[in-house]
Amino acid sequence: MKAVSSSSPYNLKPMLGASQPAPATARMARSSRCQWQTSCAILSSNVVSQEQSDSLSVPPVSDGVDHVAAVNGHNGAARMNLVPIEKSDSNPLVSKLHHPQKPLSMTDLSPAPMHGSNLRVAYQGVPGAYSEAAASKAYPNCQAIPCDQFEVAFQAVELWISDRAVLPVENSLGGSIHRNYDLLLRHRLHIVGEVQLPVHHCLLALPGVRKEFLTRVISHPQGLAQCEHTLTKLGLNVAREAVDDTAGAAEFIAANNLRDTAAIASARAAEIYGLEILEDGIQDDASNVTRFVMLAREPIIPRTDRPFKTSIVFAHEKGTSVLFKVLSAFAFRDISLTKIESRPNHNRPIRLVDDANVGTAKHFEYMFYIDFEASMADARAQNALAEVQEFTSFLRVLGSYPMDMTPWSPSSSTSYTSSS
Ligand SMILES: O=C(O)C(=O)C[C@]1(C(=O)O)C=C[C@@H](O)C=C1
Repeated sequence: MKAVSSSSPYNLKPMLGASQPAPATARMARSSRCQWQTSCAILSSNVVSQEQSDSLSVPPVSDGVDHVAAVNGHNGAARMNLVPIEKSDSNPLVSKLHHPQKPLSMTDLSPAPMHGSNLRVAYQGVPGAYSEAAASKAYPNCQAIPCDQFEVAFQAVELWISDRAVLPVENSLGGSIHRNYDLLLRHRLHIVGEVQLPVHHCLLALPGVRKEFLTRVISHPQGLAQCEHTLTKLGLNVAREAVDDTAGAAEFIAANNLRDTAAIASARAAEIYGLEILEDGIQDDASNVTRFVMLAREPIIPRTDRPFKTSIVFAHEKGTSVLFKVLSAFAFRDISLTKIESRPNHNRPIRLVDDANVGTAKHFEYMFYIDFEASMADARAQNALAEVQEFTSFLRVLGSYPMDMTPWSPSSSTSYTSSS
């Protein structure tokens, strides 16, 4: 059975949708989204620029949220301790959609600030986390909203508490952040951009603490993975413990006055939590980079006048056997893939294949995630996906967005001064 999504903004046959039921919060967010999408369609008809279309999809939210937290684990929107939803009537365009008697005027159509001011951007972690730096890089002068879990950041956008979420998906040394791949599928947000952030780790401890005193190093699992060999080279064969985020590790040491523990975190975290830098640049590779994606309730309109990337996720009832066919749809059109990831298919993790003679084979079932270098406005991408659709039982476009083409500058401890 193919799934249908009426909300696909891309010029594809209607099958490119999500077959999984959306959680209650996502359904709620979608009802407002439908309205918004109608307005975008009226306004755009392919003449709205990238930035306009982006800003049009970002009605500012007017409540004063400092930190978003979940109360009861990560499941179930109903249990999230989120601030009540406010109607976004502060946006004149949304307001007029709610009150159709007021005609739209030219001022309603003028683009909002394009590069982040006034945007609320949810990230996982506490101030000083790399995700906060990524939010500032993506949207300079934004209001970064710390969240205690990745899932909360997704929900903050769905519930209009935040306009965007910025979430890590992969690191050049530590690999994929699997949780966010699973959440991308479970939620209905759209990828609207990417940022690649050089990640420069420091070893932090309370003032006066020396390396010899340490019995433990704590950090986000990615921080520990990215510094694994350097820690050993430094003679730090001490316990390594994972915590929720790098800056949270620094905060924990400071709050509990831990003189036997060091954190792997940014220089900015040292500044914020009053720690000293014992070692600078301890990542195993100098050019350590984490890739983050920006998520919004609405997709942006894909373009062809600058490099774009498109992210998709698909599955097939016969698992990996179709993978070669899917990949060839891109190869034949000269479309480069930049990333391929597989995750368990939580809808159907195991497929049993009986063979009367030899027994039962148990195949693991996967969801495949692919990023490719083409815009959904490019006919090659549309044709490739039309072909992919022939081989897959489920296909969803997660987003088509500008590639991060910022000039390469190796990581340095000074790169984390937040501009927000
Ligand atoms: O803990 C942080 O500071 C984060 O922002 C999270 C995170 C990650 O999840 O990969 C982000 C960038 C670095 O790769 C290390 C950790």
